[in-house]
Amino acid sequence: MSVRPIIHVMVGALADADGRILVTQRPAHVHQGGLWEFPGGKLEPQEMPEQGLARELAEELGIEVRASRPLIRIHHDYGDRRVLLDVRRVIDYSGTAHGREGQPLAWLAPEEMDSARFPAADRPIISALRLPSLLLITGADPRQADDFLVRLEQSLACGVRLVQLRAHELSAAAYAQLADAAFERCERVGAKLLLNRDPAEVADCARHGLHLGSRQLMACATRPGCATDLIGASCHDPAQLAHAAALRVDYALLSPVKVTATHPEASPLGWSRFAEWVEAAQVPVYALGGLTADDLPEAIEHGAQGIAAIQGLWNKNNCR
Ligand SMILES: Nc1nc2c([nH]c(=O)n2[C@H]2C[C@H](O)[C@@H](COP(=O)(O)OP(=O)(O)OP(=O)(O)O)O2)c(=O)[nH]1
Repeated sequence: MSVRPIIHVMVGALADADGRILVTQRPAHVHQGGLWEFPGGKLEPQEMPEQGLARELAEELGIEVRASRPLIRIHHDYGDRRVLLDVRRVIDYSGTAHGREGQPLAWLAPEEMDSARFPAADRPIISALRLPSLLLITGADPRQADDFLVRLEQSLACGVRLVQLRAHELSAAAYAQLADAAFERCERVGAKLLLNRDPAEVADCARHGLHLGSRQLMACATRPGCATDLIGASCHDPAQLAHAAALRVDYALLSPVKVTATHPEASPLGWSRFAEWVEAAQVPVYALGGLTADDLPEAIEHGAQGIAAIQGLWNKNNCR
């Protein structure tokens, strides 16, 4: 059997002032016809990715892209063809986007996007658009609840909008109590709280989702939690990343990228192995391990959704 070539497709995520993203409808007669998609098209031979994106968006939307940055790259096999969707966030452009090929356009908040109305390969793109670039994992000391909640409020004031409540040292009852208080702090500013605990123990806790440890992840045969839960999982190798994607979790953490104070014995991946594993993953991946918000540009260049950190984000001195 001949190996089908991978079709490299450049895809643009273009936001309006309210953060809504431009989507267009594919003509009925083409591959994945009738579905909604993010604008873009095939990279031409000899073309650089950013150049290809700019050409496609000029042809389809009549805009001039001035700057973009990587969002996510998705390899997908449709059976009849293999594609690489190379998705970039457009960060600067001129002109007014309009359907130059007569295609219907709509601006949708990422939360409004129904993945069933997009090609199958687009599901992780929608997840990536819904997620921020910083993920805080809470640090010490959850046994001192008042100080802990002040720390949390400081991190939220610094702009953190996704929080994983990690407090393995607490009893189930103390964890539930802290989770309720943390949820209330997060709700106030529109941040999301994920509970890192056995799902059965936190069934009655208010939350926006769950975070699974790598062992919990590998023990799951289906996506846990309820339909509205945002689900994330800790991963340390390609097999775990593949399982996370198969369960259709919303994000994965991949660690340790660098040496960390919390896991000094673990050998770090470094950015090039991180990038190689992320390239094969069909899920947004946060880089974790010895990182701070200053590492964000490097993480994004290596394919990350963003960075996750305890020390790097759990300290008001790191506010920027
Ligand atoms: N632009 C775009 N293509 C997508 C998305 N999701 C997805 O699976 N694809 C697939 C569908 C197609 O197989 C391929 C894009 O090819 P295309 O035919 O639209 O490319 P093109 O604009 O260069 O068109 P043409 O040269 O074939 O006329 O990528 C998406 O969100 N946006």
